[in-house]
Amino acid sequence: MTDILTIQDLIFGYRHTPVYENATLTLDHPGIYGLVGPNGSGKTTLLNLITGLQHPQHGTITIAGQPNRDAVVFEHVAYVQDSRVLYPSMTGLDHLRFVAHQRRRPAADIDRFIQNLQLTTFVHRAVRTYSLGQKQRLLIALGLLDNTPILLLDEPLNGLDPDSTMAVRSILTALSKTQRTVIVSSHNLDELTKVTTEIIFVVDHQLQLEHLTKDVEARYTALYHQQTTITLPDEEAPS
Ligand SMILES: Nc1ncnc2c1ncn2[C@@H]1O[C@H](COP(=O)(O)OP(=O)(O)OP(=O)(O)O)[C@@H](O)[C@H]1O
Repeated sequence: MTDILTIQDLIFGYRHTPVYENATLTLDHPGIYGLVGPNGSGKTTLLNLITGLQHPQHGTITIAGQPNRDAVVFEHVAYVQDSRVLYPSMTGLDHLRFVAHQRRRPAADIDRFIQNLQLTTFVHRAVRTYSLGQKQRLLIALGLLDNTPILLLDEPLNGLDPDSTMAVRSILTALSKTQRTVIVSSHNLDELTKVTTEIIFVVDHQLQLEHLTKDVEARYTALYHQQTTITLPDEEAPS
């Protein structure tokens, strides 16, 4: 069977910052995959590389057996980035209608996602008036409306209140029962473990896929040696 995503010998870095050094990853079955790593480890860069928004200095990325430089690949992948991709003067509904038109989705799907992601109270307003969480909910709805076999979500839980977090959780749980593949980057380990046991860690410029049935937090600490002691100024010894 053709692998869903294959990354081979990926090398990528910014001018003074190496990000990936001969990284390799294979996803061979559909499902939800958490993408985890400390700030600045390269999660957004990876999603940009997969979708061809950035290009590796070396190595290959294939999606459903096709090199990701081939435009046809984007019929397979939807990418939910941060809210900078939204148009401030357009309403949420304008965005949803645009994507539905592009992807030939029925109008009923728009209504479904407006309900599921609780967009009703603001969907008719211009995006520039939205709060962070409202933009985030619209972005997720747009990604789902794409209805592609692969969905990439970059920190979708950012700024979401408990109700919206639960809504996203139930959507991811529903997606996990389909043949779709979702890569979701998040720092919310607790929430990730509610929807998946498959975690891609970004460690030492490499990608490491692990099947974790318990305690992702302990694994995170073991991988990244997170031990931070902060001394506040008024706790410092008087000089
Ligand atoms: N345009 C850029 N120019 C130079 N360096 C960059 C650029 N974009 C990202 N970087 C650097 O590349 C590294 C990886 O960044 P990236 O945004 O992929 O990390 P991340 O894991 O998504 O971080 P976070 O968890 O904070 O969102 C970081 O060290 C970052 O400072």
